[in-house]
Order: sequence, then C-alpha cells, then structure tokens
Amino acid sequence: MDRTNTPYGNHQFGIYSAGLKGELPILPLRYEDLEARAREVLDPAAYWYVAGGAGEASMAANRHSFDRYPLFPRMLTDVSERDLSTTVLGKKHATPLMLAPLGVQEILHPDAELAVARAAADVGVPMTLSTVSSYPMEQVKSELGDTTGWYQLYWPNDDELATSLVQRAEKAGYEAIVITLDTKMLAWRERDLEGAYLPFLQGKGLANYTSDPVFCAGLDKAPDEDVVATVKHWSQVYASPERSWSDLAKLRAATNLPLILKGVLHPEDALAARRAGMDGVIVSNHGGRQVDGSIAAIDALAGVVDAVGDHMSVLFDSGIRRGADVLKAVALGADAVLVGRPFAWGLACAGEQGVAEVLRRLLADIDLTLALTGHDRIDRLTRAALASTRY
Ligand SMILES: Cc1cc2nc3c(=O)[nH]c(=O)nc-3n(C[C@H](O)[C@H](O)[C@H](O)COP(=O)(O)O)c2cc1C
Ligand SMILES: O=C(O)C(=O)c1ccccc1
Repeated sequence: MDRTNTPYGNHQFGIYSAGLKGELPILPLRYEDLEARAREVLDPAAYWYVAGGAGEASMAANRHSFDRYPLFPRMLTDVSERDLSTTVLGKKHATPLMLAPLGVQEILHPDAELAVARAAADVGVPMTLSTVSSYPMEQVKSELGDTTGWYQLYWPNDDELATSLVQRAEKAGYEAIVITLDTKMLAWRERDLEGAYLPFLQGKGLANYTSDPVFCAGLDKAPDEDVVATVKHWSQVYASPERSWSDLAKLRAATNLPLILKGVLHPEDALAARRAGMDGVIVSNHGGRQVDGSIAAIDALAGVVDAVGDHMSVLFDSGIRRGADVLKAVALGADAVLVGRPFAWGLACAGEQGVAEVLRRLLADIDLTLALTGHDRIDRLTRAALASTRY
C-alpha cells in the first residue's frame, strides 16, 4: 500500500500531494466549481438534464439535511493507520464508495461508461452500470476487469426481456442486480420539458436494448435502420408501473445473483423487500429527480437501517458530495454509499482521468475526515460519531 507522509496525513489516497509538489489540480476542487466547469463544456440541455431534478426542493433538501447530523470529533485516539474497508453483500470492499448507475453517459463524453469503467478499475471503486447505457454491458464489464460491477435494471414490462437482461449481466460477470423502483415513469422535470430534451428519445443510451435478442425480436428492422421505431418500442417496454411486490419472485427465479432494491425510503418498504427475499436496499430519492418535496434521502436512512439493517445490506445515495457526507451516512448505518453527479462532472470535464480524480479526492477526504474525527475504521462508525439527537 502506497502511504505518503504529508501535512495532509499519512494516507493511502494522498492525491493532494500533487498540490504540495506545486502542481495545480487538473479540475476545480470544490464540487460547486467542478459543476460550473462542466456547465461551460456541455451543451446546455445536456447539462440541465444531469444537473436538474424534479423541481428544486428535494435536491436542495438532500444537501441541507446532512446538516442535521453534525460529526462529533474525538481527540487523542490513535489514528495513524486507517482502514476504509467495509462489507457489502458479504464481500469485503476496500472502501465504502461506489459509482451510482447514471444513464446515457454519452451526453457527457463520447467514451461514456467505458471511461468510467476504466477509472473505476484504476481507483478500485465498484461501478453500477445503468440499463440505459451507451455501451453494451458486456463491453463495459471487460473494461472493469476484476473490479466489482453491479448491473442496474430498469424492470421492463416484458418478463422475457427482463430475464434476458438479467441473465446477460450474470453471464458477463456482474455481481449483483440493482432493481430501480422509483423511476416507473419520469417525473415532471421542468428543465427537460422546457428544453424539449430527453436524450433517450434521440436513440441515446439504448445499447443494452439494441444488443438484446429479445428486444430486437420486437422490431421489424435492425435497430439502427429505423431509430424512430426503436425508440418507440423502447418507450413501450422500458418500464412497468403495474408491478407489485409479488412480481419480485420472477426476478428472484431468473438469476442466482443477489438482488438489491434501489429507491427505498420507507421502513415498511424495506421490510417488504426483506420478505420478498431481497439481499439489499439502496436508500435513495434518485438524487431529487423523481418526487419533488419528498423526504431527503439522508433523513430516511436511519429508519430503514433500524428496520432491516441486521438482515440485509443497506446502501445510500442522493447528495453525497464530500467526505463528511460519507461518514454521516455510514454512521447512520449505511454499509456503503453511491455517488452520482460528482463523477458525471469529472467525466464531462476530463473523461476517464476526470472520473478517477473525483474518486481519489473523495477517498482522500473520507480518509482525512475519519482520522480527524478520531476514528480508524470506517466500518466501526456508529451513531455515537454524530452529535445530533434527531434520529
Ligand atoms: C443524469 C442522471 C442519470 C441517472 N440515470 C439513472 C439510471 O439510469 N438508473 C438509476 O437507477 N438511477 C439513475 N440516476 C440516479 C442515480 O443513480 C443516483 O440515485 C443519484 O444520482 C444520486 O444522487 P447524486 O447525483 O446527488 O449523487 C441518474 C441520475 C442522474 C443525475
Ligand atoms: O434520468 C434519470 O434520472 C433516469 O434515471 C433515467 C431514466 C430513463 C432513462 C435514462 C435515465
């Protein structure tokens, strides 16, 4: 392990030794400045598709609700060596950080998920690949190599297509299926409607479908011969708002992989996931992109952990921007966290290198914040690391 002694600590992720050597960072350091840089390089409609939400309230709440859980630093504990490892689905991960599934990454960079997979492999951070990706899942997995990949399923209304996608993912070497439940239709997204912009309606992000024999069997012509017909067919099959809890048995039977439900906020839904034989849940409000005015994701975390945390993996996303946010989520009981928009901006500004840089910075920040709050093992954090009495 490469541990560098610097005034920023003796840590494995000491990327800001770059600054100490007098080198300027390749990307702005502050999340807000990184987003502003991405805005300069992106087409405005693409920028707003990524940056925007369903209204503004839940996105803002995702951020400011972290303030309800202040860290409570302790002194004179030995923090000379730290361990960021954690266990998810019974497997040891080197750190609690993962990449959230983000669709249509080709609007950010032509190398899209391939660049993200290379960065994930380089830094050793697991990646979750969206169903709505710009390259087929098999090609992305080959870039990931041995690094953990999860496959996120948008659950189609056609069971045969669902089974085909899930079984391809298993065969390609993905280690879990993440079933996203909160996007059975897209929310009222004013920015996208105003710009008349939905990238998948231009045929972007459909690589997993156009490479699928079951999907293609529903088309009269080859997918690229009639893009309009391909998009129409996709829009008819991609989601399944009629599903209920009992339908999960079909997916359970389709694969031996662990199944994780994404978009769980209510403790009763977490309990239902457990009853349905699921292996984990991701507490998420989709980065504020679906139900505006919903509970902030971080405010839903403790309730889900208390309901099912002893029995299944509980993960968290929506609003993670800095190291302290990760510590708070882990202290509240998350086994790991996923980041979305931060790596999207790294991808937009500098491709693979930009994603790797964003991940390394976050890991350095997590490591330093762990040390400075008086802890040496992230998987030992409990709510006692927080000062608040709100949970
Ligand atoms: C541009 C964009 C596309 C997304 N596409 C998907 C997707 O295809 N599947 C999915 O489960 N979640 C998707 N999400 C939600 C993310 O997985 C994640 O829940 C969210 O971005 C986390 O919040 P954060 O961006 O504040 O970190 C998307 C989010 C964004 C910003
Ligand atoms: O935009 C999103 O948040 C999202 O999850 C999605 C849904 C369908 C296609 C692509 C992305």
